Amino acid sequence: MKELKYINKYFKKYAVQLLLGIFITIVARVFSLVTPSYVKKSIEVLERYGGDLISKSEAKEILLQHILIIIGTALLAALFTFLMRQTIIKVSRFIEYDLKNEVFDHYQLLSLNFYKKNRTGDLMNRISEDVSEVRNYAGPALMYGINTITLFATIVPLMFMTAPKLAVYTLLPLPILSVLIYKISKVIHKRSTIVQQYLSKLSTFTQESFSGISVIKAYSLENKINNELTDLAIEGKNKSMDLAKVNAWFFPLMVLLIGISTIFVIYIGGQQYINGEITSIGVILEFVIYVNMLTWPVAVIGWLTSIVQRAEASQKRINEFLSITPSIKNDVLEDTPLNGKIEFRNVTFTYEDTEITALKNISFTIEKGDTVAIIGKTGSGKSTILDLVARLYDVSSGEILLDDVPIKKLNLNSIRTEIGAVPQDAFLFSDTIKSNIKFGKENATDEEIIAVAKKAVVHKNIMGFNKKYDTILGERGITLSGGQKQRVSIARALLKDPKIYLFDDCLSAVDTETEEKILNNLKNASKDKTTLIVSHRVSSAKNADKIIILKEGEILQIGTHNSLIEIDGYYKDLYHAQLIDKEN
Ligand SMILES: Nc1ncnc2c1ncn2[C@@H]1O[C@H](COP(=O)(O)OP(=O)(O)OP(=O)(O)O)[C@@H](O)[C@H]1O
Repeated sequence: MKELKYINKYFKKYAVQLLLGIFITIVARVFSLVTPSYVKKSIEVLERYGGDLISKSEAKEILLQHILIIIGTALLAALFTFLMRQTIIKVSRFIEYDLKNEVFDHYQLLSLNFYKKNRTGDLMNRISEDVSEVRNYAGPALMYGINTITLFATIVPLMFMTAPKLAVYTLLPLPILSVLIYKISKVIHKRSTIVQQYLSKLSTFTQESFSGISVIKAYSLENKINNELTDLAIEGKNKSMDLAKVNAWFFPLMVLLIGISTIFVIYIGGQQYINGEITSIGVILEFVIYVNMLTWPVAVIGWLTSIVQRAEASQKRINEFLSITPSIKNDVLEDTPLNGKIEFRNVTFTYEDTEITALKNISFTIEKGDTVAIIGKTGSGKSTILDLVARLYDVSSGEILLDDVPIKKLNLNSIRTEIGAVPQDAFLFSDTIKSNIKFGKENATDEEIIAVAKKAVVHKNIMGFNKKYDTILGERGITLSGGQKQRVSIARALLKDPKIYLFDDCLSAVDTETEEKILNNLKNASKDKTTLIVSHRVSSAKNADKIIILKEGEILQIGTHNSLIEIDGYYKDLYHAQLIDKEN
């Protein structure tokens, strides 16, 4: 229970509703206790009638009264049971909601390194499976727990007061039932976890097959994929059968134990009646009802134990995750507006997971409003520079300054709001084109959206779709071409109108003519903005104020287009190679 202490803060938050729920639970159980005693009383009425102690009409009248009381209290018990669920289960849903939000907020804070180290499936599980296991503890376990305690606290003394010896015999099989249910619950849980794992394997496999359907078809892999899926499904089916087998034991076992207890009551109670130890047959009936009322709560004890154990394990995983501190911390609370000057001082950066040193002792300065192109072979560290400017990672050594202030002394939010980044793999959400562009500025007008789409030379494409800017993208909608995606992503950054633009090879999928148009538009849009353009093409770099050539994480050359084409080296070779390509 050590780990579950974490959610006590939520219990405190919803203390009023919880206390009300507990009170209602007790009331509901007290009402349900009326039935057995009135059943006993009804039998006693019949006994008295049989013994000529009361008349037929009197017996009928009292019987009717008893029946009405039983019906009335049963209805009240039902109403309060309904209210009990309405309060306690509702609270558990609120706690689930709060905990999910807390976990999700924490996800948002964590840096990219965290996402590299953890698999998406695990991240999803923590926020869905683990949180719902904890909810089972905060809701059903709590509710049935209180229910069981209340029932025991009231029924057991009543039984001992009415017939102590019979009470002992009636209660005897119940602990056995509880232990058995506990053991079965554990096996059920173990097997259902395995079934869950197979189900998630199966859904990951099918999802990948759907996503990669074009590759599957192009390489005629349908049969292979079908066979793999069949194997997985057969394995999953076998595990499900294992689960079904133990599940099948649950209810028969309960029925068996209720039966045994009932037989005990009738046999022992009957003997006691014959010996005159109990005065009425009604007591036997009363006890049979008690047995039925106690069986489920007793079974629940075993079940509750396993719920609490599972919740504890889940909360442990959640706590471990919540205790991870974001490696990129925002230590500055006040806003720190930016102008756009960027300086790298002897920056070295090594990726934690791969231990690849992507940048080695790099220094350069970009004045506010300048455009700098970064060119180099793949893997030379170009994107890493952009990621460091946006402080997606912290440098391993050296320093980055924005407006002459060390990046760590600036408000992280201010940095990110002043940066318009267009990543290499433009990511668009399954939403309308308009919403995707609006990410850059939530309150943008349609005119503003159209203006930036025009600048990104994608307006005409969008107008070609049936629903124009309201066209849905992604799985539910149309798939944009690589170049269209890049341009929508550029429009999104332009709409943000930031101080610094980071364009990561974002024109690679457009033809050179469109590239030229976009570059011209960008030149106007980013006149007083600091712009970093990562590219493999000289055409994207030639107009920059400065060109940085990277090789294996080091600066190989730095200069303007005109100066660099004069010097033998990477840039001049690239320029000539691309010139020949163009002429051809
Ligand atoms: N997120 C990451 N985790 C670990 N290693 C990485 C990561 N991103 C890049 N690297 C490694 O760091 C090096 C530099 O990568 P980077 O993406 O900066 O190169 P690049 O010049 O932008 O390449 P490209 O032109 O192919 O985009 C590469 O060796 C790459 O494998």
